[in-house]
Amino acid sequence: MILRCLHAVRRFIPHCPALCRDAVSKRSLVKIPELLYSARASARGLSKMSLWPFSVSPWDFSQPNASWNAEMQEVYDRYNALCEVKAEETEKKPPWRKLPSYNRSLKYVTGGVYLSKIIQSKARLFTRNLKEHGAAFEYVVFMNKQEKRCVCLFQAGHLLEGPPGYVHGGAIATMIDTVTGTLAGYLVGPVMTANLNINYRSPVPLGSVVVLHGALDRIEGKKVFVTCRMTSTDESKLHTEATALFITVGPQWNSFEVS
Ligand SMILES: CCCCCCCC(=O)SCCNC(=O)CCNC(=O)[C@H](O)C(C)(C)COP(=O)(O)OP(=O)(O)OC[C@H]1O[C@@H](n2cnc3c(N)ncnc32)[C@H](O)[C@@H]1OP(=O)(O)O
Repeated sequence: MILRCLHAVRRFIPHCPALCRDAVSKRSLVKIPELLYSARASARGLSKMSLWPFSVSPWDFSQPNASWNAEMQEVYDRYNALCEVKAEETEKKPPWRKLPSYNRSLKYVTGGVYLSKIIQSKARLFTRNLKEHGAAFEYVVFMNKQEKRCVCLFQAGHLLEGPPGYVHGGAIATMIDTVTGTLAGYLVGPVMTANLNINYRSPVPLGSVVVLHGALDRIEGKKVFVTCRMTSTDESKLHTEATALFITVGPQWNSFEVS
């Protein structure tokens, strides 16, 4: 009976086939409660978030949602306007581009196409795996390829608390790694972080909105050097300064050109 249930789950929830296959083939009763829990959790999560993966497009976490405060929405609107091309300038490409952001579907991110389909379908980005909007990392990245820089608007949720009332330093490091890594990856293809150097200048209040400014410093062979500043939205307050080194990975690294 339980095995029949698992077969049904396997047919209807694409998250589960690998797990169910294991349990069915190995007749592993130890795994069954875990599997049922995971299937229930998947179903709950799906109903709360979207119809993805049943819908054609995956869920884009960089879209505004109800948890965004007025400041986040205001700065977002400002940068989003820079991404739009006016009717009389259709020949020109706008310098700014808003990047989509998914918790899966690596094939949609820069460099993802080089990874195998199995890796693409299983990989999950931890900053995008909380179902409650606004609880942790709310962010959106705008890229300016011409100027080799990007900005990220970041609203820190209550789960990122470190010192009482302020954001945890590790959560700040996560965002710096994400922003600098996104820029490096966008410019040259797949990269890994080799070094991250952070100076914390002033604490970030929980729930506040900050802007991360990432910029390419230089490229030396496989090495991509990126700088990052985290400031208040009006840039009057400096929260963090950082430098990051990324190493281009994969056989295609030397065929990339930064235009
Ligand atoms: C969408 C969101 C994007 C988020 C992006 C997040 C990216 C990440 O967090 S990645 C996860 C964290 N990083 C890791 O786990 C990386 C672990 N380290 C590694 O895998 C390897 O050490 C790796 C790939 C960085 C470098 O390995 P490898 O390709 O063999 O490099 P290697 O040939 O030794 O060195 C290349 C050059 O880099 C330099 N280098 C390597 N590591 C470092 C380092 N830590 N500091 C300074 N220089 C370094 C070397 O000295 C060498 O320089 P040169 O060419 O001048 O001699």
